[in-house]
Amino acid sequence: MKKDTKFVASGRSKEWTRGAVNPAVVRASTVVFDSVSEMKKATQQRHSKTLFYGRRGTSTAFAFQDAMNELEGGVGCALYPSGTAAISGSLLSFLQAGDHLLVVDNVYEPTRDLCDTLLSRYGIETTYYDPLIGADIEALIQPNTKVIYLESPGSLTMEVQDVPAITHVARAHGILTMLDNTWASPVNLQPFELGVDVSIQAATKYVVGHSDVMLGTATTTAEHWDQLRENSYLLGQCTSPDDLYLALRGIRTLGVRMKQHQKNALELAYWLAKRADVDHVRHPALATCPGHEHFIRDFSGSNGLFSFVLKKGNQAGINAMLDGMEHFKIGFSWGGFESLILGHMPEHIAHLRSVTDWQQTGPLIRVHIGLEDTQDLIEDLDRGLARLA
Ligand SMILES: Cc1ncc(COP(=O)(O)O)c(CNNC(=O)CNC(=O)c2ccccc2[N+](=O)[O-])c1O
Repeated sequence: MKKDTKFVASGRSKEWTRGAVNPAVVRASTVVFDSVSEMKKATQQRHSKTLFYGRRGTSTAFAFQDAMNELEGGVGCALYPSGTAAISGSLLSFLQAGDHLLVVDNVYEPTRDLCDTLLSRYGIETTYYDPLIGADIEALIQPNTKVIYLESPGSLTMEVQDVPAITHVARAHGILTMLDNTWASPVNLQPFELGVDVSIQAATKYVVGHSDVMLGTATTTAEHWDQLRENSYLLGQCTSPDDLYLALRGIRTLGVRMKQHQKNALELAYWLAKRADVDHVRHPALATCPGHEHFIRDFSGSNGLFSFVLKKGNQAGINAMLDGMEHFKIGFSWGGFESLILGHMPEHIAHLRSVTDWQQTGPLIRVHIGLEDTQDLIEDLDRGLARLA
């Protein structure tokens, strides 16, 4: 089945839809049984898409899990109330006190905070590595290294990692790899084909696609599914069937939305690349983005999120630029239908890294290009950049 057909067909087993096109929204805490033997049977089968108790999920969850497995090529998909919960739940499922964790240095800030506080408090040591380290990561491996964590591209500075080079080294050392695959979404990169063991999605972004649900997923292979599922279950985090229904609805248009985000973003990226006030554009599809060669090799497309670095500017200029935007809204997160913008001075970016220097001197602007008309967006950004100057 081709990718675009999967967006339409995945997760629609009649077992979940009962003949409708979409699955039922089944809300439950208690599930009642007609007999002790029926309860025992459900208890024995509680790990595999059986109605047992709210915390294990209902058929709405089973439909969404099927869809994510089909789209990412996984065997099992654990669900969490946010992308950050998917990250913490995945790491906590495979790490214990005394273990060592390797994390990419351009990682999403709350992930860094998780490693430096909660995981550290539980006796898990984190070493950060250069996003472009590739196979040289082998030099950082310790006898107690258990997990290598990747995020590619980094969601702020956009470096694209050499994922297969790292997973090859990890596998040779019996180390598990986890990839935050939110930027590619299930559309533009197949994590397990690159040797990844656990693929994490902040479904909050493109999967849901409408900025109205917080949701995370971690998809994995047969080898690791029992451990991920049962350890995540122990954390007791649940996802609402209503949110999962909206996420399934998001999947139906994920392919067409991503094509439009890609088209719009590339138009803006090329327009910015020609401007005299822009030092360079960090869009993975442009040669000016670090790791561009890995994007060309491993990804089948791009999305609406990229950054660009200005030649000069100060915080007051950034504030003036952002405060006056008409279509680009100031906001955390990304992946919805709307355009967003964030601005960071170089010292803030440098503060977010610990083993690689951020050598840019101008501000970094991160944009999420939505589904608006690109002429409106260009005119908006043009006026904004004039305010910053
Ligand atoms: C790659 C990646 N992976 C996971 C998550 C977290 O998903 P969640 O928002 O569903 O928890 C995200 C969320 N992204 N959010 C943003 O990019 C905007 N927010 C921030 O950058 C940010 C920065 C510092 C501190 C806090 C935040 N924040 O999102 O709250 C992500 O980009």
